[in-house]
Amino acid sequence: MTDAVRTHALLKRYGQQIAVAGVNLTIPRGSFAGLVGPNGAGKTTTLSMITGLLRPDGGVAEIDGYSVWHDPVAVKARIGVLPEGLRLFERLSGRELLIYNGRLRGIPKADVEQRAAELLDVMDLTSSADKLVVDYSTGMRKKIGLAAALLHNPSVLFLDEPFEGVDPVSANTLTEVLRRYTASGSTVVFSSHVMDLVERLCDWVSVMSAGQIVAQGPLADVRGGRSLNEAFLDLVGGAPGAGGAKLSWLGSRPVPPGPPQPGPPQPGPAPYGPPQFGPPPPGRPQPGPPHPGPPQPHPRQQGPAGGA
Ligand SMILES: Nc1ncnc2c1ncn2[C@@H]1O[C@H](COP(=O)(O)OP(=O)(O)OP(=O)(O)O)[C@@H](O)[C@H]1O
Repeated sequence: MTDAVRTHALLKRYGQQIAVAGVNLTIPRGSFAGLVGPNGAGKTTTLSMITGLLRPDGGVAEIDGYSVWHDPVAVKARIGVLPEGLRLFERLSGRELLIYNGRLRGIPKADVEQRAAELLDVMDLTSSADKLVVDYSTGMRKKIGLAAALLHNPSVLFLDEPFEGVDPVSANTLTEVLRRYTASGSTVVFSSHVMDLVERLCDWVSVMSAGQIVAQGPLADVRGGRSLNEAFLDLVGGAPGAGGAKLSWLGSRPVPPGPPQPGPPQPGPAPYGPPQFGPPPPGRPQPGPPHPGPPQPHPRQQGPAGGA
């Protein structure tokens, strides 16, 4: 059976920098696949090339056996995409957005309306269906974006950081929708930094580092008896504790001596008082300088206070 996604030697350069350095990605059909990697590993660039949003400098990408760059119409009919930095038609309501997307996909009006209503219901957006998308919260935007990506029932769904900025309740809704989707034989590919989430959801994992795939396969094989987080740190070279080794100054500030203590009041003009213009007129009772009282010990010179 053909894989849902297959790339060979996929390459992307930005000037001198090689962002994606010959990626061979394989994702079997029906997988719930996680694409993980540290910041800047090349995940978004790879997903953008596979979904036809960015032209590769080399290599091939295929969806269900169709070449992304030679057969774009066949590919676009088969994929749904929730990209990073999702841009939506802000001045449409959620319902209008779904109907517009469905009509662009050539789905008959009655079917689109029915699917849109069902998706709004499943995403818990029915009460906001007629609100403008510009007024949606981050989580609502993710949900309407996912609904739009699912509307034409694609066979492969690509999601870039779908759970970012989404509250646990909405994340649970998204998870249920995606599980139902893969249970019917469709494929989800999503990128994430959250290893717990990938471990919980995915049955297939591809690990990217510095523009290359450094491990890929069934979750259990990639984990190799460790947690996915440990496996990830081993694979991408993140030594535990390395992040603090060079920051010896951080948090090591000496205990400040505390605010200066006012000494006994001194006779004479108050330092910030009104300016004094010579002696006051005679005959008027003058307040004497306040009695300084016995000298007070400085708090720090008092007896032991139970600590340094
Ligand atoms: N348009 C661009 N112009 C120049 N460099 C870019 C561009 N897009 C990405 N890059 C570089 O390519 C590399 C890979 O970036 P990419 O966004 O694909 O990584 P990522 O794995 O998705 O990172 P993150 O997890 O932080 O989102 C990075 O070094 C990035 O700076």
